[in-house]
Amino acid sequence: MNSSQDTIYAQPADQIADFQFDSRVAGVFGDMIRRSVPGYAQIIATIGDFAHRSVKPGTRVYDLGCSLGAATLSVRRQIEGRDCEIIAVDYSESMVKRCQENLSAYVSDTKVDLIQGDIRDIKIENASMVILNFTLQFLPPEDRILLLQRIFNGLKKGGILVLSEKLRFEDQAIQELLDAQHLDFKRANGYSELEISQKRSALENVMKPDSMQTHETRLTDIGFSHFSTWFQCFNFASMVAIK
Ligand SMILES: Nc1ncnc2c1ncn2[C@@H]1O[C@H](C[S@+](CC[C@H]([NH3+])C(=O)[O-])CC(=O)[O-])[C@@H](O)[C@H]1O
Ligand SMILES: O=C(O)C(=O)Cc1ccccc1
Repeated sequence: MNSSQDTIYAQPADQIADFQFDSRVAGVFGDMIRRSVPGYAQIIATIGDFAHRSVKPGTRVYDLGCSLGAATLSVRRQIEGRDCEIIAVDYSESMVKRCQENLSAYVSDTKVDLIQGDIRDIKIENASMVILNFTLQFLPPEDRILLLQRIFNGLKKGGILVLSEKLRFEDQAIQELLDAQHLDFKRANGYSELEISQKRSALENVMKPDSMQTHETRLTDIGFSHFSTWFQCFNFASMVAIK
């Protein structure tokens, strides 16, 4: 997936507007997420591997908050010939447009239903896999449990949820240490102090990470009895839950 270099926060701005998945972000998103999220490429590849193992013939896969379609493409490559359907959803018009172009660049016998809409309005049924790859953190915190409950209800027995998120830590010393490591990762990927601090302000009101304790309690409360973190680097983690 080609993508221009992210320079969105490179120039000083008088006022930093709340972060939005608009056309500017969509145009550089591949570069932005690779340079901002440690382990992103491995997580995308492993989502494909999970799909290969867990997606059953004749079922559906949901990619909720699909952005440019990276997870959908990774899954689609791994489930050819299974008569499955992938439902990929994003509410950003610009993301969906670019996602459609990315999906059309490869041939596949697996149908992808790409929907521009709110993931809170999507009916989930006959699912053997649901992917929330860094999307739940953008929902208002009070809406998260309801979405997860609807995902649980729509999953077939043995179906899996892959939930990747930035984490918040209840322990202040750990929060500061892992946050500092993440900032070093961004610096090493070429982001300036200005870019880092302006993006941080833009995200403040928009992205509210939960702690691992909150994730675990919520998954248990909605009925998942099998789940684990399968990946973590600093303050970014990916969990897998099995119904
Ligand atoms: N309520 C909502 N309804 C629909 N879409 C939404 C909603 N809230 C946010 N989004 C969409 O969720 C995506 C989150 S990015 C996911 C990366 C992708 N999963 C990836 O594997 O590359 C994560 C990040 O930027 O850190 C954006 O495209 C939003 O438009
Ligand atoms: O950039 C950050 O600091 C993040 O937390 C990750 C991120 C990546 C892409 C869009 C929004 C947030």
